[in-house]
Amino acid sequence: MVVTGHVDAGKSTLMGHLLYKLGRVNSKVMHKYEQESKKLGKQSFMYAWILDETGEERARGITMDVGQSKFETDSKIVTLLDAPGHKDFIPNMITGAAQADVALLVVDSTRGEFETGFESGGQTREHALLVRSLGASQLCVVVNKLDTVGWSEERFLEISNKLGSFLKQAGFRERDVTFVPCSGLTGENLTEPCTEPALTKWYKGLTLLEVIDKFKCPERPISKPFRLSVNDIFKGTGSGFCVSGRVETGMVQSGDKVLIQPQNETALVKALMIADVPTMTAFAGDCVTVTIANFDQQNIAVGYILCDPLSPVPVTSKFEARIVIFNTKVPITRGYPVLLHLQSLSEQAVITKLVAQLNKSSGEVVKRKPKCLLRNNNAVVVIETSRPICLELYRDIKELGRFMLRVGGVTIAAGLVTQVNLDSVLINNSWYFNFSLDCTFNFSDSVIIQENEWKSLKGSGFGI
Ligand SMILES: Nc1nc2c(ncn2[C@@H]2O[C@H](COP(=O)(O)OP(=O)(O)OP(=O)(O)O)[C@@H](O)[C@H]2O)c(=O)[nH]1
Repeated sequence: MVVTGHVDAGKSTLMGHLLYKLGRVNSKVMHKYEQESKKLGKQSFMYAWILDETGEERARGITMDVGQSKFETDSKIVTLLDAPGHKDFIPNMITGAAQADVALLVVDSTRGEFETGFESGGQTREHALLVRSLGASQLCVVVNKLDTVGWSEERFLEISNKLGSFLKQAGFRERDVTFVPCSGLTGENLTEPCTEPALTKWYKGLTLLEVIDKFKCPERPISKPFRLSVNDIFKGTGSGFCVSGRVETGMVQSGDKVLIQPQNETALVKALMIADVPTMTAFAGDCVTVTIANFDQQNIAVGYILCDPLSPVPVTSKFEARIVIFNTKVPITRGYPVLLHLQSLSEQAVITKLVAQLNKSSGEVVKRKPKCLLRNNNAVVVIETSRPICLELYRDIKELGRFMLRVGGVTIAAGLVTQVNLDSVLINNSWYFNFSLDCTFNFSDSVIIQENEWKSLKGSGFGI
């Protein structure tokens, strides 16, 4: 579960307080945070310190990297990712959100503050769009800091209505969105039913913990081929080299051989850890640290994919996609440069072809080869990246088939990969080509592909 929202919406305080109430922080540590934050004149941040662990985060009073923690509800073990709200740290927020199944969107109900976050370039909209585009379909909106408006029902409804219609447009189904009134600071309605008379007067609904408990667990694509997107790489204790990330599909075992794509490098899995506990296997949905060996360390980076060597992830630098444009100041034309985010990868890319504009609801083609695309348009486009990247058709593996396009720090569109074999693509150890022939050959003919030529002439022709 990722916790998102505009800067200072109270995300860290809310989750820190929830963890404290659930007994995940012992009272000695809490007392220490209280004393130390008081000394710095930042006592209001004492709960936030549970998740904001670095000195700089505490001194500045903001989250910079994704804080991670764990807690249990009646029916679930929840891995919590506290994402930064400040717009400078959106790439970190994306890494957090890419790993999440569900999300909390925290909004500050203080008069003027909700409006700043929601309108005029605030991060509330941006975060909701990112979370949805990255795959989380269930959302809990925490209408936070309700203590600052005297627990007003009117304010709660005003915020719920404004956000509700926006979230519908952003692609959330009404039944998958829940609004909960809370105060992270006072702890009202976090884990126990509210006691504040001004709130109990009109609210008899679920606590935040109950809403979290009611989230439906998504189906895990365990039977699909193994894919893990690398979110972090680091030297482990001893001689181990570790990568961490989420198993998107399939499973991995200690002792497995894996392929690092797009570098085509093999490596051996020496050990696996989930939440600091050693394990022999990790399945789709697990956030795991993998110790790998027998490979060239230059061939791994954040954004790469570890996959099953017998069923490798497609690698390409050109693909076709269906995109939804949220907002763009200038019309999108051919040659439009963007930053592509796919899981933890970000890569320079260019929209090289506008194939068709689509009807928003039916998906039918409205116009072929449009000259430009505008805000709210749906379209099919061809995108080329500056280097080869790993991706999948959305219909095969959703997790690696959806992406976002950003320009100048703003998300302008989200997309689904519809075709990858524009020139060639490797799927399940077979190459698929798309090219014209100047000779004929038949099904089941044997052909020889001259590999050297292939490498040097990629995309422009090669010898058969
Ligand atoms: N009155 C009131 N203040 C709150 C509440 N929750 C948080 N605050 C205050 O709001 C400020 C920001 O809180 P944080 O928890 O750091 O906010 P954040 O959303 O995690 O901030 P970033 O991670 O930097 O985006 C602090 O001064 C908190 O004490 C609340 O429920 N009521």
